[in-house]
Amino acid sequence: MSSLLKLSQVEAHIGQFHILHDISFEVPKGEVTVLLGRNGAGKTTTLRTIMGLNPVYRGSITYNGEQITNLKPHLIANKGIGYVPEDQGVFEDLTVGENLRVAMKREDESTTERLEWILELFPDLKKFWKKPSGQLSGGQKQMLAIARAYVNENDLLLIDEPSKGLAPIVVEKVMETILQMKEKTTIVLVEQNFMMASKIGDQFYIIDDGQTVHNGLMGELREDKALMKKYLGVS
Ligand SMILES: Nc1ncnc2c1ncn2[C@@H]1O[C@H](COP(=O)(O)OP(=O)(O)OP(=O)(O)O)[C@@H](O)[C@H]1O
Repeated sequence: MSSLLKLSQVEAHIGQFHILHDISFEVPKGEVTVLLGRNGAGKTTTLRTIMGLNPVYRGSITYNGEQITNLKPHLIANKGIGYVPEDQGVFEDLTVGENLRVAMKREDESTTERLEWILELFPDLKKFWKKPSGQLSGGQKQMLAIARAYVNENDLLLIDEPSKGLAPIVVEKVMETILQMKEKTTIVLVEQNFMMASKIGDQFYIIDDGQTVHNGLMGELREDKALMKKYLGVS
């Protein structure tokens, strides 16, 4: 299967700190690639670096075979990459409807179809359409953040820890949604909830201290207790 996204020996700094030392991975089209690793390993920085929110110091990032290294974030987004940040990035003063409208790059038939599809998955967003987003629950905000990225015709979604801070029942809902989105879009998922990661993911990469240190199929990782304990602290 061909790769949609490829990172080769990517290095990045935040201020004076060298955070990413050697990040290399490939994302096959139509699959979910999960980035795993302990707190502070560099997963969020990797996603931000792909989106151009953090400069690449060395190495390269290609998307659909085209160099996107150090392009401006809006140009990267316009190539069809959607980003759901860890802090969700919704505008709290805007209503649910306004948040979705602002996110839309176009208001054409395909966008409307995608909006209807996602509103069926998340009926709460329809119900609270006119409510300021700041008044939504954590789970509803996460759903809004995912809907904002999904509403545009993106070929790739980068989703950062969608289960963070959510009750188990809400995690189930978010997981079901991502499973349905998987039928339509390629996904890179950062996820600390191993149950969720292993249900959704096809392949995984482990990031440790700013380096990709291990990769394989999700099914293999479930069987490898020693690896999980070493890099993820899961036994
Ligand atoms: N603005 C910043 N200034 C300095 N260091 C930072 C900054 N943001 C992140 N870091 C450091 O970069 C490293 C990687 O952080 P990052 O958020 O990418 O890790 P992560 O794997 O996503 O972890 P988590 O699961 O805790 O979010 C950490 O050591 C963190 O302290």
